[in-house]
Amino acid sequence: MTDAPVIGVLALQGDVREHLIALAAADAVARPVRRPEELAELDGLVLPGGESTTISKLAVLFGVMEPLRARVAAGMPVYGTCAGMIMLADKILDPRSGQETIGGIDMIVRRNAFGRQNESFEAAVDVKGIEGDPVEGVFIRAPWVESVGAGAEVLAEHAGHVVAVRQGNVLATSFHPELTGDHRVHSLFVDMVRANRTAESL
Ligand SMILES: NC(=O)CC[C@H](N)C(=O)O
Repeated sequence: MTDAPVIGVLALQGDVREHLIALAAADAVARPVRRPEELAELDGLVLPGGESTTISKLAVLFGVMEPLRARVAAGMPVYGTCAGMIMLADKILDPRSGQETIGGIDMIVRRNAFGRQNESFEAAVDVKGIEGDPVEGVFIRAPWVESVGAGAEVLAEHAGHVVAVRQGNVLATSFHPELTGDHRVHSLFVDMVRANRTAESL
């Protein structure tokens, strides 16, 4: 497809490859990015799961933290899974020392809220905007959203906790759709990117 949107996956640490595959399956041109100048060419960006403290430190080290904040503030669509969700929270309840976020969603997240690695689990999650069967949510040392501000829309909950949120062009899930082979959440994001590109060209 010639008009496919170009979507980067921040490739500092985490499950970059799985997102590249899921985005390609959702008809985007997907590429790993880690340098500030690479951000300029993107229609959208995914922040993978991994370790948010490591991603935060590497983003500062690679000089992309400020450029990322600027692009998100300027309206570039971004989707974060798990550690990526933490990176998109305006506030972390329990940050490690020196841990920073890009921000973009008026919410407070709690890291590792669903437990440790060996307490990882899968659960069916109903996500607003996704038709058909519930999404298979893979939760790995997942955060939950402790509270959301007025501007943020809750898209899904699990066990009484918010696990998917959207605010404008910023989307975040506690779980990992990139690990399931079900590309509907990535398709939802690609649609957000397409809509934003159309709006910008008007
Ligand atoms: N699977 C994940 O992305 C885990 C997130 C991790 N607990 C963090 O704080 O970044």
